[in-house]
Amino acid sequence: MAAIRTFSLDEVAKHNKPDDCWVVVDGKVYDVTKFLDKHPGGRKILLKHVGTDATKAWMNFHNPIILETVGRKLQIGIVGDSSAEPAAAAAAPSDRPTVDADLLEGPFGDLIPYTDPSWYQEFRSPYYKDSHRRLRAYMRAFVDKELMPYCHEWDEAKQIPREVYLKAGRAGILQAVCGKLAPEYNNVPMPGDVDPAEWDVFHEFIVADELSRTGSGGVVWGLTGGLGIGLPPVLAFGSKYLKEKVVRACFAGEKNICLCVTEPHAGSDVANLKTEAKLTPDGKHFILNGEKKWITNGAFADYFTVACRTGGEGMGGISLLLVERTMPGVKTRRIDCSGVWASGTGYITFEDVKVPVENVIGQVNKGFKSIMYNFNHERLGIVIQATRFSRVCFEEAIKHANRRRTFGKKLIQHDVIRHKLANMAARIESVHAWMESLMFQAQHMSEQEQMLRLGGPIALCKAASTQMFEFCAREAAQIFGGLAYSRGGQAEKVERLYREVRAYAIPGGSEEIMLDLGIRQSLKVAQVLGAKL
Ligand code: HEM
Repeated sequence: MAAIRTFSLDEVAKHNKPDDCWVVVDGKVYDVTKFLDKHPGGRKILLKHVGTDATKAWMNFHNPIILETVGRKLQIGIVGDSSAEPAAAAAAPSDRPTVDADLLEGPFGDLIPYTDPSWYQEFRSPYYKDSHRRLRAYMRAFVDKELMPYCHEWDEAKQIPREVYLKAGRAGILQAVCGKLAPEYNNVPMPGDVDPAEWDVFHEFIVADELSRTGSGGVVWGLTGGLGIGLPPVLAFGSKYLKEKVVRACFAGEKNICLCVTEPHAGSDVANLKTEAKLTPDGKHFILNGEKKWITNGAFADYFTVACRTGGEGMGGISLLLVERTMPGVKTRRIDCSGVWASGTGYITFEDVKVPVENVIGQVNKGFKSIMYNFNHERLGIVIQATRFSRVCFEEAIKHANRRRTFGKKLIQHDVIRHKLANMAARIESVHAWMESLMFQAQHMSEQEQMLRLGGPIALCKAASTQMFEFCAREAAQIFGGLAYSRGGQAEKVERLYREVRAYAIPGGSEEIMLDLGIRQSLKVAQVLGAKL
């Protein structure tokens, strides 16, 4: 890589004409000569600032991410002493970020209150140790470099480039989102080089939480959505043959898997699903017929973990089959949704698909239990994402409120705006603390105890988190005003998240079902444990 050139502000000042113009933003020098006519804000406003350090004016109109995307192509150097030695060439890029020792101690992040979990700002916490701090720094470096600058582009394109899956695979991230580890199938060390023996619920939390800083459900689900729910049944109940077939390739980002439960006529009512698989007379295949709808990653997945009816009515007649895209009779199409565009939400039809009996995941007619097995993990994942997305709304809004001036003062100086921020922060911190407590329970309870005792509270927490997300997206959009009504630009994340709220409040158990289950299940368990009603 070429050495970075340094220029003094005096040198920059000489480049101030339309046919030769440079500008400084945030210590970097940009040659905007060829960009003048392409500047979305207009040619004249940019010309007024050429030859100067325009950082202050720039901050009023742009989302900082622009410097990473558009700006990267225009940058010619940095501001400094041009008589000094050229700065050293940057090290060769790697998919596995290195973590500096100084990031393992002390505060971490931007230090703006409530924009990160409180342990980032040195609030005491019983949950985190050195390996969590290392992972946090590792994930942040990966997300800031490889994902954050491109979310808008990928969302608009409605897909994430394959190379990004491979990068996430090489960084070890894809093997870290399935609830349980399967180190025998890992291609690379865990992210942050955390020892698999040390890996706990809070490590997985950090991976999901930091990924969610992208403020893009489309990117988070595009990369990990299908994997985090489609692969766990294979890992927990699949034969060695099935695991060998799919796990390594999914961890590497070479292949994608998705979970196919929901149908056009059956969402949360899983026990009544209609897709059916009939055994052939020779007992070697199932013939699969049916339709699945709103399947995350379904539009592009290679493997489909399909819930289907192999027996009688109700939950006792359901099995899970691993279906492959290459099998004749599998068709997918993308569904146009209001949000999570990059995640490939799909409509899938199975027409007389011949599936070998070796592809049954677990036991025939015992599939319902396998589906339920991962529900707590899936719902906690939604809580983690909805909570971080709420923080992103808060973060974007508080930063904007400190920049934008109206009626002669900054937005943050209006108490109506501070009230909005206060209500957002109070909800975020409450749900976050509850979520951490539930994760701690998950860590210390046996699987059986988790199934029994955590189903109710996790369901309630899911509903609380998506209601909070809806509130925060709305309030942040109001603080941004018109900027949150157009796509891209300064309110890019807020506008996108506002459209993604329903993608969190409905799947994985709708808000209504969660609230009902939260009380019913907790009461049932409490009665068994001796509650005096
Ligand atoms: C490296 C130099 C610059 C680059 C790469 C750049 C890039 C951009 C981009 C990509 C947008 C569209 C953002 C959006 O969709 O909201 C934009 C808008 C704009 N830019 Fe720049 N810009 C630069 C310098 C400047 C400077 C020095 C000014 C002077 C104040 C300026 C003023 C504006 C304005 C007023 C808008 C319209 C904002 C809006 O739609 O609300 N830009 N710029």
